[in-house]
Amino acid sequence: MTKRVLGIIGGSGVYNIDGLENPTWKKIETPWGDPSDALLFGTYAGVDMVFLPRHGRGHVQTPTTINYRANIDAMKRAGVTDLISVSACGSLKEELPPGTFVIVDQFIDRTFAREKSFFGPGFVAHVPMAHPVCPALSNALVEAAAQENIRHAKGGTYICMEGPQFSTLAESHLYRSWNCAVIGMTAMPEAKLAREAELPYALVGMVTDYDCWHPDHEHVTVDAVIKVIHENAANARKIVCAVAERLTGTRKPSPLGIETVLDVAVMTAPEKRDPALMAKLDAVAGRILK
Ligand SMILES: CSC[C@H]1O[C@H](OP(=O)(O)O)[C@H](O)[C@@H]1O
Ligand SMILES: Nc1ncnc2[nH]cnc12
Repeated sequence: MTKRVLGIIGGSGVYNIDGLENPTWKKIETPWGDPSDALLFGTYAGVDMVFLPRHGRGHVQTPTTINYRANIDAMKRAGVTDLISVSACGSLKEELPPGTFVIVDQFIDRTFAREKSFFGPGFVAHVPMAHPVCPALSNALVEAAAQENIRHAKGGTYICMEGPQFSTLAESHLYRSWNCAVIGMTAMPEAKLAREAELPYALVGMVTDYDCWHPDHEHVTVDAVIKVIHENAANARKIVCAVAERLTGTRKPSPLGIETVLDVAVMTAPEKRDPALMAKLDAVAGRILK
């Protein structure tokens, strides 16, 4: 049975995790370039944890320039078995006010300027994304939020825009008409790459604003987002700690078979595979390339 290593990717305002035992920042090299920052290794409640600030400490990378492939590869190389993403997002529904934690279960990807796959010419693979999050990890997040009395919503669609500008009013109304719950700029291609790397993934969106559609609320600004993030920092920390406490004990495989998704995904004939690309896939697809 694999030992659990819980990965956490923190978004805007979440550049560190306090309270880890034996915290150590380590730089990890990947064949895809540099991750956003070094990774923070430590343990909490007996669970091995690895943390990465998505934009880097000091918030250096934009949603577009984040090297999502390097970030996911580095997590995989660090031995992460389960990945939780923490992200600020705007609300597209009246009933999800700022301060709500949304445990997302679907995504719409509207990004267009990012590398979205580890695979390519010489190693073509198609992984299923119908159910993009791990139900077991998402349930752990829901239970953790309930235990900590944090206002939360189970499920909801996250629309990922390219940014870095916020949406126009017409776009915000359009996404509401699509029944999206929250909007952000960073969950994609992160969630897709996690699936390609056979990593169970779940996302908790911290609602910071009502984007720009709400007639009774100011349209979103960075100031407002940062203010709400600071107000919610304690809850973000509580949810991460409570989820780690729920994930002690023997790790069960994801109910969706995410850890073996590449068994039925690869198209390229063995004799046509590109050795250079396969070498780069040593961490992501190492299980099937051995
Ligand atoms: C500072 S608001 C825009 C910023 O926040 C959201 O997500 P994350 O927490 O991952 O940084 C959004 O996607 C933008 O990156
Ligand atoms: N309204 C919004 N749109 C996109 N990303 C966000 N992150 C936080 N609030 C956001």
